[in-house]
Amino acid sequence: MRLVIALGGNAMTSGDGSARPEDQRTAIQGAMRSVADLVEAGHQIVLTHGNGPQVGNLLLKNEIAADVVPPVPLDWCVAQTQATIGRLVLDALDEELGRRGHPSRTAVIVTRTIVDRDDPGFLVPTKPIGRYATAEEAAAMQAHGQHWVEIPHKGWRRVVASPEPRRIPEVGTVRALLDDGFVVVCAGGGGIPTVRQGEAYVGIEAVIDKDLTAALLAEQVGADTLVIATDVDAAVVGFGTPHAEPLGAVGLAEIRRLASTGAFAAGSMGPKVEAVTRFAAHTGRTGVITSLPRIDDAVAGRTGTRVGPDPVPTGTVAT
Ligand SMILES: Nc1ncnc2c1ncn2[C@@H]1O[C@H](COP(=O)(O)OP(=O)(O)O)[C@@H](O)[C@H]1O
Ligand SMILES: NC(=O)OP(=O)(O)O
Repeated sequence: MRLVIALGGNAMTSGDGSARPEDQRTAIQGAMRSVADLVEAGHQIVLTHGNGPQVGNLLLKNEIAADVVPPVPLDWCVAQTQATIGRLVLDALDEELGRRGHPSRTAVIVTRTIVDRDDPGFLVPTKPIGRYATAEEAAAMQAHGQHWVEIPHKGWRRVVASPEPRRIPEVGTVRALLDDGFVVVCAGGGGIPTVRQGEAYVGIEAVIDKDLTAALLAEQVGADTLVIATDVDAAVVGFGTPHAEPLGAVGLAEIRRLASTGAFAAGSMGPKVEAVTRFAAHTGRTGVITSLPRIDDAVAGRTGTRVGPDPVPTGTVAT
């Protein structure tokens, strides 16, 4: 099977979102054990990943050091996270496959994502990035013109513009590498936000939602399944309440109905549900939301929230 697997940025850090290098390495090593199982089973794999905590940290460092070294714009920071996270994935997958005596052919590529310059996402910042802060810290930053939102039970987080992903110019390269037997790591952090100006490719300051880019990528590479891997085993109805129910197999009509009731939070589970819904609607195939260590079980249909075209696919449970 051809699989696109999206690894969550928060799930690749620690619970506090601080993105310490050792936490990222450990989380990615854990995820690559599942990915290595899939490689050994003969699947063709495209990996993509989030960068919310990491890109927020880079942006903050740029701002703090602006008087000393020239700051770079946010799209440059996104490009930098593709390299650092891609490198950790490369190391971890090579090591894991090497331990198993399996050849590792992994390619990490820098990719852009084309967006519309007049996307409404530039008007209202919605994409949470960086560390969590207290209400007092957030208020101080808001006074400097930044946008911050409160994430229930976790604290305050900075938000930036997040336009819709429209096209991934490097998708032909991704397909060629896949056909040649490579595991491809691409579209990290949703891709480098880019607009076209005539023949020119021009970076634009934003962070694209990696789940929505993963759906586009999965569609464009002809994936059989889209896997959104995060830090929970499934999307939950009644999340955070005593009546919480993990969702298993669900059809398009039902998932859209649940989404319209606000069951899935904006900026976290909302875009994941939207991504698997788009993939299922556009391709007639299945998208699944699951946790990093359970990716192989989810691909086998044994766990996760599986969204497929109506009628509802059968034979799966959420956890
Ligand atoms: N309805 C829901 N079901 C499950 N998780 C939810 C729901 N609503 C919000 N969440 C939150 O979404 C988080 C996953 O989203 P996010 O942190 O953005 O993931 P990632 O960084 O891994 O892409 C979970 O840790 C959980 O706290
Ligand atoms: N770019 C992006 O969506 O990153 P996260 O998944 O880390 O939020």
